[in-house]
Amino acid sequence: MAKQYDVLFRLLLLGDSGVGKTCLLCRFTDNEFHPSHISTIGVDFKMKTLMIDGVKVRIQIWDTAGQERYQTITKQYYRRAQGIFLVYDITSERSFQHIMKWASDVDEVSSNCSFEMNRRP
Ligand SMILES: Nc1nc2c(ncn2[C@@H]2O[C@H](COP(=O)(O)OP(=O)(O)OP(=O)(O)O)[C@@H](O)[C@H]2O)c(=O)[nH]1
Repeated sequence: MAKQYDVLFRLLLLGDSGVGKTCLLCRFTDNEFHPSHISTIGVDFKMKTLMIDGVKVRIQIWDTAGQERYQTITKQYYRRAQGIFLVYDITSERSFQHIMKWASDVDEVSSNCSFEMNRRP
């Protein structure tokens, strides 16, 4: 059986409830947009496989609930992620201000990025 992927990346979406995390993910993985807002419960995920420079890259994206009541669950996923997207709604200043809070929550549980030295400008 053909190998399903060469490399796996686990990424995470974080941000206030209703900023569009699930929509962003659906657009990326399935190129779809669903206008209704059905709040994510806990954590959900989707995957996409891309060919990049001849390498089969599987991207697993975890979509977290923005609602405060799920944060005990969602925080357990921060450490396992190799990259985190902090998402805000461009029409909501409040959701933008909260980005600092999301970032400090991530800092609390994560160690330094091991790819720091290899980052491209
Ligand atoms: N106008 C507009 N609306 C959007 C866009 N992206 C998402 N929405 C709307 O924003 C609402 C919330 O989107 P979701 O993707 O469910 O939000 P979420 O961040 O996943 O919310 P939680 O699961 O509660 O954390 C939905 O009603 C979407 O239709 C966008 O780019 N433009």
